[in-house]
Amino acid sequence: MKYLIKAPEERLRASVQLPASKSISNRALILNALSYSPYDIQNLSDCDDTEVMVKALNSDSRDFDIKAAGTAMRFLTAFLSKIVGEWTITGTERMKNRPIKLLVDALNSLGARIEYIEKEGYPPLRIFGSALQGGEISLAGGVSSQYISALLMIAPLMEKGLTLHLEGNIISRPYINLTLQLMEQFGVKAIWNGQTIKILPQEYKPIRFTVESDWSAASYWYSIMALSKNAEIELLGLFKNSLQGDAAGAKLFAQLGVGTTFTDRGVVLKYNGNAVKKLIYNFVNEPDLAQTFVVTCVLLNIPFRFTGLQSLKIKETDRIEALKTELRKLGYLLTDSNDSILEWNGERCEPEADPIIATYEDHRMAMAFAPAALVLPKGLKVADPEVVTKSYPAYWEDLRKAGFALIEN
Ligand SMILES: O=C(O)C1=C[C@@H](OP(=O)(O)O)[C@@H](O)[C@H](O)C1
Ligand SMILES: C=C(OP(=O)(O)O)C(=O)O
Repeated sequence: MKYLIKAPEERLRASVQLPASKSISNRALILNALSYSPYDIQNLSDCDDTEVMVKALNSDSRDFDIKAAGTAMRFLTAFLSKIVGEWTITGTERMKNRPIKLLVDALNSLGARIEYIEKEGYPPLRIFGSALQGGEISLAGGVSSQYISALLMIAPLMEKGLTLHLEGNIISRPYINLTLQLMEQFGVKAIWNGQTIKILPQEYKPIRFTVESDWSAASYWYSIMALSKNAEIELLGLFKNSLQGDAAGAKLFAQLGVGTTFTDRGVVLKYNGNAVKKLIYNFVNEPDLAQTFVVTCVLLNIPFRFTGLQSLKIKETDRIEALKTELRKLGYLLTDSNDSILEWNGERCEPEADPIIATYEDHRMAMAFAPAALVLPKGLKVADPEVVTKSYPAYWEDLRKAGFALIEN
């Protein structure tokens, strides 16, 4: 299936109930389980990545399929390794190619027993769960913060606790902060000093917990604001003092001329036209915002140099390659270097006559490209639009409510 997306014919006005954060939802579910909480998490995300987590935690089965959810794969691998029994965990073909060796090695050295069912270093896994000794280990900080979050959440339940020395550059750091902040809300303290995080044996306390709206999802509406210029957009359920690192998107979009006003129910966006001539930014802390900014910048004709993109190659797809390939179809030539830098200096090529944007089973490819319909006279065609359910199932419905036409073909 594909959608031809057409811009609203009238001035775009939208008050959007954003989805709940999947990063917070999936942590809260693990912490709720570890605290033996009698309460249900409020405002859980209804996205695929959270659905697979809920299913796994409530299932009687010993075999779990977490589909494409990176957080579920990493968090459940750690969680199951400390629950007595034999478990298997698998996912989509792409998941079977997303590395997990660093986490498996770390868990095995802390007393777990995890084996590879197919390819060494990758899911699917067979996990023989038992009480974990814990202790002191080193782990590279530059591949995926999800390995670190996964270890931290089970750390207080290890016999000796955990002392984790992070080696080298630490990527996606706000996600580690998010894990520690949520653990603290559930009654567990950690000490983070330089490159070392220490967690003593402790018990989690059950609490009543409500998930906030998703700042990564908000970024697509900021892009719509930047490209339509005269829209009226309100995004509900976002907070200024958010636990989410992607709240940084609000400040960064100010550089593309979009202002943010916080109200008691979310944010109101305003276009003020004060955009920079070139955007230079290091996305090491907000990798999930990179696609939104790449697409928005080229369509605003703002050259950019984005660094810190090293984790993009091992996400839902190789996002650096996917962005280059799909933007070439629209007439933009991007260059990459060092597996971590993507740049556009204004260079163009002949656009395809009837381009169809491929989405590579990556929700963020679909969501980041859709706003392009606002500036392309014939609209934009997007293949496999249903991929958005990974994090934002109501995305297309919300665009429709805002006045976009979505024609199936
Ligand atoms: O912990 C999390 O909730 C996430 C961490 C990030 O992954 P990496 O740490 O692999 O960069 C991010 O890209 C992902 O969408 C969600
Ligand atoms: C990278 C992402 O998810 P995950 O790694 O959890 O699959 C994402 O949502 O952009």
